Amino acid sequence: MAKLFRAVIMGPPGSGKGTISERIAQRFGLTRLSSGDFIRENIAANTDAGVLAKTYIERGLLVPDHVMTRLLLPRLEEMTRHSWLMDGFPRTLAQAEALNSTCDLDLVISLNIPYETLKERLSDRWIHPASGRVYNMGFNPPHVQGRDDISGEPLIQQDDDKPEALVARLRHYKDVAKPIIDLYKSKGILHTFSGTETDRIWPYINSLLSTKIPSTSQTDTQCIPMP
Ligand SMILES: Nc1ncnc2c1ncn2[C@@H]1O[C@H](COP(=O)(O)OP(=O)(O)OP(=O)(O)O)[C@@H](O)[C@H]1O
Ligand SMILES: Nc1nc2c(ncn2[C@@H]2O[C@H](COP(=O)(O)OP(=O)(O)O)[C@@H](O)[C@H]2O)c(=O)[nH]1
Repeated sequence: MAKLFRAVIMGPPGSGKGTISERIAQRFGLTRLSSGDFIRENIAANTDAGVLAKTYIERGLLVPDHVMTRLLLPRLEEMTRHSWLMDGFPRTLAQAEALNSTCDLDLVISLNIPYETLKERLSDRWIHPASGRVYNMGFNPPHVQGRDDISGEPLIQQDDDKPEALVARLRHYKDVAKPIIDLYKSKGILHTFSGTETDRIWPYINSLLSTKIPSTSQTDTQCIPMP
């Protein structure tokens, strides 16, 4: 019976988590899970957790741990037969511990990208708010300027992608990510990639995953339901 593969991708805002997760999902056939997308789906569906999460996001805050775990862990329990890659969770040590008690992670990718690069990328990042699809006017522009490729709806720039908000976001990321990174380092599953260009980092991630991901893997149970 093939073993399943579970991985997490971490990095500061703009480090390329979304871009790289999309490539990994396509290349290795993993299901891509994104906490941001999952929250947006819950907001759109008006679930209790979605309504609650929205009140935090609107104030530019992280959604509290108990709301996040209530949203995400049941979703992971549905994924017992799939290999997956998670982007955006865990974002606090409490979330990492909750994930730990639900799942055995195989690998954690941490992206280490210089501040100047993050600043440039985010000042050029445009998103389609309803879906979370991300564009960059230089790196991956939309087919039609200012419009989402799939829906044709307008793209927006998020206030917290502006340089003045970025310093605080990065400081916050460093503070909360450090204990999570230390935890994964101590478990021996952390792999850190540094650089200024996704296209130069990608071959290293690709070759690491080629050695780690079983060819196909659909029937095993690694996630156990929370008590
Ligand atoms: N694991 C999490 N814990 C708490 N809040 C979260 C979590 N994941 C997402 N959120 C909330 O949802 C919002 C949107 O998340 P998403 O990951 O799509 O975008 P983001 O914060 O702009 O990330 P990035 O800039 O790194 O791509 C976050 O700003 C935060 O308020
Ligand atoms: N110029 C440039 N932009 C990139 C590169 N990699 C990703 N981007 C863009 O930078 C922005 C941030 O990337 P994203 O994947 O959203 O990062 P995340 O915030 O970590 O999920 C997006 O607009 C991407 O299109 C790169 O190598 N060069």
